[in-house]
Amino acid sequence: MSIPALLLHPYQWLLNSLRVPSRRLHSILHSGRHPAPRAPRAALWKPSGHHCTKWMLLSGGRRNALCIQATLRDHTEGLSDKEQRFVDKLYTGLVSGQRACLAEAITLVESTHSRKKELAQVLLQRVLVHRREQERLNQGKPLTFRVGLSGPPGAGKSTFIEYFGKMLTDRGHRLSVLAVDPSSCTSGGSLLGDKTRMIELSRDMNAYIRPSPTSGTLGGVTRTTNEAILLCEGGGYDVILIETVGVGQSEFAVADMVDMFVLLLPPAGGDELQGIKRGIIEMADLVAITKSDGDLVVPARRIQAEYVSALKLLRRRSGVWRPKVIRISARSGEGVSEMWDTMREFQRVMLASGELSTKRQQQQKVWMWNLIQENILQHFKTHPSIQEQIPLMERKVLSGALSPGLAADLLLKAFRSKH
Ligand SMILES: Nc1nc2c(ncn2[C@@H]2O[C@H](COP(=O)(O)OP(=O)(O)OP(=O)(O)O)[C@@H](O)[C@H]2O)c(=O)[nH]1
Repeated sequence: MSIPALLLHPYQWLLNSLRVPSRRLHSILHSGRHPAPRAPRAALWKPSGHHCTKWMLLSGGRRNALCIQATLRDHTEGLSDKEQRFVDKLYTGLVSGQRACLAEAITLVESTHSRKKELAQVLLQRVLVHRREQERLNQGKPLTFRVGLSGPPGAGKSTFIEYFGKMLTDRGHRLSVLAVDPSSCTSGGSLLGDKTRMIELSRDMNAYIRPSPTSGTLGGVTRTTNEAILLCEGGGYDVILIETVGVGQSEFAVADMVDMFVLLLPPAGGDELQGIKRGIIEMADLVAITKSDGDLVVPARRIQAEYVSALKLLRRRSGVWRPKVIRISARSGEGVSEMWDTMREFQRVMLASGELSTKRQQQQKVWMWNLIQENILQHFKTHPSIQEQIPLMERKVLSGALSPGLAADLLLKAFRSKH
């Protein structure tokens, strides 16, 4: 089975790399029951990465843990002394709350250098183990609250985050703000991460603001932001705010990596809100109409009523939570404390029902498959046998000379023949 088949059926590729009969893999993946492993005994004690993956999928909890440890050990043993010291230093600094180490760790996960990417994975795995241990001590409950915050340009996001962030740190929370701005790679700088937007908060020792630059792709948003979230949590930040401009695709990716998704909307008419995609309103667990002060209170009330009616018509995404529409003002502070109460209420209800853990688990799976898809597509597009044919095929499809299906078949065939 070659890579193209994978594009058609991802499990098939996994199956091939593991050399597990198709029916068996299918039953493993869908039943959740793992049959007894048949790998040679030696693989348990000194697994190669390949065997180890097999054991991770096929064996039960204890062997699974053993296998993960072995993979980590394999990775760790592959590090030079210098690399080992570097990862140790970052890890120790990070978990003891040193901001400089957190910043360096995020830079490491953002690196596109292949060796640095490997080091980043070693570090992330250690942070993950640390976090799991902390969660275990907390009766298995998450210690952090991940909130996605989106809104059109000028909605009042930075003014809100500044006020909200100060309120949280005054109450003893540690807040990190990751600003996802997919335009940063084209504009040459991150608009959202610009610290001048949140001057006071960026000086607060209990707040950490960081742009989350991306490779411009949704996969880029997924990877770097997800990994930055893990690192911030490892660094002891208990509220993670992921900010994104609500006019593109990135907010959908962000909605898939947070516990709660909050939409900020200005008290403006339809024209100003045109950039906001209907789909994003469906993702919102909470809609906050901003700038509800002075002359803007009346339009804010009207917009609130409109969104209350609109949300009633939308399909509910949770069995226990009905999205709410509130009004806030970051200028007067009105409604912001109540907003935090509503957010905590959401967290409490979702935790108690088990929906929060299920959501986080599902997000991990989606994340893994997004990365696989992104990687494989990249591999396909940059493969020497394909790269030069793609523009030609695209032209033929555009002119109507070839059907999209046939063009795809031809490209896949060319790709397959070179593997
Ligand atoms: N009256 C009033 N104005 C506000 C409030 N919050 C923000 N503004 C004003 O709205 C404008 C935009 O606010 P920002 O916080 O920069 O909005 P933003 O969503 O971060 O904008 P971008 O950086 O373009 O994405 C500024 O002129 C703020 O002064 C508020 O609560 N009340």
